[in-house]
Amino acid sequence: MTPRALMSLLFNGTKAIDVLQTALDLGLLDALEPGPVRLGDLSERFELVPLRLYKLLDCLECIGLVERVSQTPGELCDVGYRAIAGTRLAALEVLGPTSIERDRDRYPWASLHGRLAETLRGDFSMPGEAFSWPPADETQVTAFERSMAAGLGPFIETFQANAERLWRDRGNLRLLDVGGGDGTLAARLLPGAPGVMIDVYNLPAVQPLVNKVRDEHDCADRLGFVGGDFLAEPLPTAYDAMSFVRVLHDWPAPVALTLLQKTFDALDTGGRVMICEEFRNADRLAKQFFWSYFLIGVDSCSSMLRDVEQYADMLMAVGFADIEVLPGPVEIIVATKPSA
Ligand SMILES: C[S@@+](CC[C@H](N)C(=O)[O-])C[C@H]1O[C@@H](n2cnc3c(N)ncnc32)[C@H](O)[C@@H]1O
Repeated sequence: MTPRALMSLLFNGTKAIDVLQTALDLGLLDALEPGPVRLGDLSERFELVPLRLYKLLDCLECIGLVERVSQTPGELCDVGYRAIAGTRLAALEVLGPTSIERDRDRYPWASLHGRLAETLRGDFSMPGEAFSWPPADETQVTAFERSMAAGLGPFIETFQANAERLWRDRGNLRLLDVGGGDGTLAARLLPGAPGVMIDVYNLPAVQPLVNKVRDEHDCADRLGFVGGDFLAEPLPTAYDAMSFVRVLHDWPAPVALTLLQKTFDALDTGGRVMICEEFRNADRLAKQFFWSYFLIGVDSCSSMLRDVEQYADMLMAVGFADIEVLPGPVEIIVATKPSA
């Protein structure tokens, strides 16, 4: 797509979403994705006016989500269409009830809107009462952690898919989930990880939220909380593994490196570190667009997607070995503290 075409679509983004939402709600995407399907059949099946449906399909085609597969000159109803594979599922994710895009849209991004130039110059920042990093008060803590928990789906899926590899032969494993949010990830993993105990390490203000999650799940005896500030103190010892899920990317490289060094220092030989976040690629950068924009006004949060190699370099620099990348919707990097 040329820059000109892309900008035209961006300018009409709100209308494009309306088109997509309509196609999803009407069930058109269900019919189009297996495709090909004739416009005449589509309009009959969904009781839609052919010429109007034709225009809607043009909109979907120029966004790049639908392609024409056949056309008889002059016969509108014979035009065949097919949706690009994955369109329906993506539309459900972005527009459906669990959309992280809708969730992020609730953040006060409008505070920056139209003020980017002065924000970039350092003359304006996100007002602290609208959003601070880390969250500044009970209201912000609760809203932020709830929003994080809402986007945990792919992370839970990845840990569950690798459960055998992560927890096998590790009866009584003690995991510290560093920056572990409100404990939702831990609570969701514990049923599939018998014998594993997970402590969430987080700022003390988050403890009531972790207590609530623990009460709501059947894991009270295996889910704990350790309050602390990883910037200000060493990480606690006596754990077999430590995980960082969507934590390291919040911090500049020197801080991320220090956190990995603290992890290395706190683990015994054979202890493992797990890093799970959206490692940088074009798709994930696109999904991260909201935060890249919103956090322009928040200097205390780096929001830096890094690739696997960057973390591998950091892990090796602090002394970890046996670096593995476990697959999933998001990957997990696992590394081990070797014997001296
Ligand atoms: C982006 S959230 C990720 C939460 C969770 N791991 C998840 O993926 O849903 C980052 C977490 O780091 C925690 N955090 C931020 N600064 C911290 C600090 N100095 N010490 C401990 N935890 C901190 C936040 O409270 C938050 O829970």
